[in-house]
Amino acid sequence: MNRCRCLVLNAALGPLDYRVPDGMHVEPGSVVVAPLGPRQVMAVVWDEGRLPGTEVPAGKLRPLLSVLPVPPLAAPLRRLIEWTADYYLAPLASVVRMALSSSAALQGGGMVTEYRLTGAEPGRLTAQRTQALERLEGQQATIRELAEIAGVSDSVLRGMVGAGLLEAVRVDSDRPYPEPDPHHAVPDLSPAQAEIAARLVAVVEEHRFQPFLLDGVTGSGKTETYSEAIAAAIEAGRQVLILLPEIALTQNFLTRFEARFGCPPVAWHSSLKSSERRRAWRQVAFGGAKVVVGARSALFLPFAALGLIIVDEAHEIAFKQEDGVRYNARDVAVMRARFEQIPVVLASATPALESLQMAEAGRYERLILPDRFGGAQMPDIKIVDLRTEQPERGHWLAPTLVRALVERAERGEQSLLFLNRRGYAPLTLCRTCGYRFQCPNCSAWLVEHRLSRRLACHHCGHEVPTPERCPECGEPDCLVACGPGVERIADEMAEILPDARVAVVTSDTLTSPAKAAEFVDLATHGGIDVIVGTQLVTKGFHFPELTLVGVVDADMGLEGGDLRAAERTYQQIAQVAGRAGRGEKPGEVLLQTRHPEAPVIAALACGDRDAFYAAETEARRSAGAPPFGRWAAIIVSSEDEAEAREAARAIGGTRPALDDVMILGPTPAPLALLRGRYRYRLLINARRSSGLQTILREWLEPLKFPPGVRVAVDIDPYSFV
Ligand SMILES: Nc1ncnc2c1ncn2[C@@H]1O[C@H](COP(=O)(O)OP(=O)(O)OP(=O)(O)O)[C@@H](O)[C@H]1O
Ligand SMILES: [Zn+2]
Repeated sequence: MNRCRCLVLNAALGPLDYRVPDGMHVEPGSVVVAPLGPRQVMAVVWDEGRLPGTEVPAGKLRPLLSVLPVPPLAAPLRRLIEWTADYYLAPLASVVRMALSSSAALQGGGMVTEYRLTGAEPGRLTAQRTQALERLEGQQATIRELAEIAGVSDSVLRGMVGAGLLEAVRVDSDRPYPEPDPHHAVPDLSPAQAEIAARLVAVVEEHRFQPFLLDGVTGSGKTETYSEAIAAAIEAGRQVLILLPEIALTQNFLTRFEARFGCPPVAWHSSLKSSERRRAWRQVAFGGAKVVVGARSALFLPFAALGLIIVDEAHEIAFKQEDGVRYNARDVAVMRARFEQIPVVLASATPALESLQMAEAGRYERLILPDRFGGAQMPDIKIVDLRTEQPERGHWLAPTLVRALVERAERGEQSLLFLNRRGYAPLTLCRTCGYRFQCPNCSAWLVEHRLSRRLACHHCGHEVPTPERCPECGEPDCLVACGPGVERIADEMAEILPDARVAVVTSDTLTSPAKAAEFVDLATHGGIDVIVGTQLVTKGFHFPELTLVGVVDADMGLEGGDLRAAERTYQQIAQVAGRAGRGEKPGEVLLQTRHPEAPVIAALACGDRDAFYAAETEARRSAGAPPFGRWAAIIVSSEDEAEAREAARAIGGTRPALDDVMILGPTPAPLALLRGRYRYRLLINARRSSGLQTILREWLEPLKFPPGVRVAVDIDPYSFV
């Protein structure tokens, strides 16, 4: 090859041709450095004939500068990148960038210098050094990373090196990870588990594409079951990717994995330090990382020999990426498995309707675990009708739920209260003048956080200290909290059971994998009596002493009219209910509701999942909603309201007229202002067969907008705000 076409990592540019200098070896997938004007850019050599471009005469081609010391991106990954860009209407460069997600890794391995505390007796200490000594306990990393962890400057740490408090250690950034041992602690599977495990193992050994829907009730041991397939892949010398929806769940998973396989898997998520990222990326690419557990971005890692993908809690909406390339990791996982010709397992106790439909249509093989492991019974779900039974004034827990909580405390058992709302109260207003605290950047109220004494926007992160006086009328002590958040429920718990140890569990409190591990440890070993949490505590956790789950507001998810509201409410409540009674003692679930007759609440109360899914399927079918029809959203935004409106109108004005496509809008988005940008939306509903992407491309590509306007396309949207 003496010339090649490259994908340059610049979304604004198309593919470019380069000359391959004598003596340089490249092949499709090679990661190279190429000249671009006066600059040097990273690029990936692509397969001939797959990318459009203009033929440049050989004499005019500029030569590539170098090849980076990493294996070329393999063909299945290149096909996945093309598919993702095409399906989600994203620039190829943006998708490639997700695969090349550690710039340090691309520069090669080699020795790096890290630092750690020496344990030497400190002399007189500055406040900053004291802080560093506290926070760096047990840490080893580069100076820059340590500075971030310690919250001090590089120079403070360099001073500490000089004073003998920190020492340098040379480490090989390419050192291999310990290898999981498939025979380390093999569990005795129940007959139902064993049958499914055997089926999965057989397909792993055949090494062919097959999607599975592992549909097992909460506590049925889905993890133990698919772990046999992981063991088989390791034995066959292949790598495994396990996707989890939330970093907070990772720690729990690592511990369980280690118990089964003798060492933890390699973790991949956004809070990795850059040196950890570099090592993980390279080991994945060179085959030294056998099992990777990660968030959705792990899907684009350059595995050397992938043999199996598991998507755990596959129904979770957290698998949908909501900015940049707006992909659904669950669906992309199935495509990766197809290109790699390997099996993929979607595991869930409450599968997405889309997944069930694929099983129905015979595209996915459905494997069912109908019972909990070890004879544990499914919990008893009861309704607390808030129309007939009211909480005390200014309180949120009805007498039945309060009694049940007290009973658990007397028996020394654990309870969980679920409310999907962070902070103390969703709205704060002034009693005197009625002033409401609103975010200056978003159409949203500020949420009071009493633990941190702040009012915060949950959309953009804007925060202000909670004021003493009303900013409008100046009256002191006049602010009232309206409605409950988890912190307020925790306060109510403290009134009911003053001695109980109450833990508030949300993304504000479980801020790191270490904090999550600490929580799991406490909750498992009798250190917490009542957990009050958001959706973060609904899934994955296994606390044997937990026997009561109280859903504070079962109706909350049904407000707002989102097309998946009923399904999501069903999933969330079934999942949180599934935390109860997983050990030897039976579990009870109390749902507080004002709409006991709503189909989803009724289905939950009588445990009739099939009836709920059947009704929901029919509703979707008649609405032409997924999986029977398709949706896409166009979101137009600008910092200038008139500019956003104009752009949306221009898009609306050039809408194609097609029989099988319905286009709604443009209208101001429900979140009309978000992070300082004014937003308009169009919603497209099309038949499955309509070639939606082509329609969108032909519609939008010719349009030109002012530079401040952003037009984002969301294929198969999950969010309608
Ligand atoms: N074959 C087995 N041998 C020993 N313990 C098992 C076995 N199968 C499951 N268990 C245990 O039963 C409990 C429930 O299993 P697990 O957490 O895998 O369920 P799950 O199906 O993933 O549930 P959920 O969907 O609620 O997360 C765990 O403590 C697990 O270790
Ligand atoms: Zn905001």
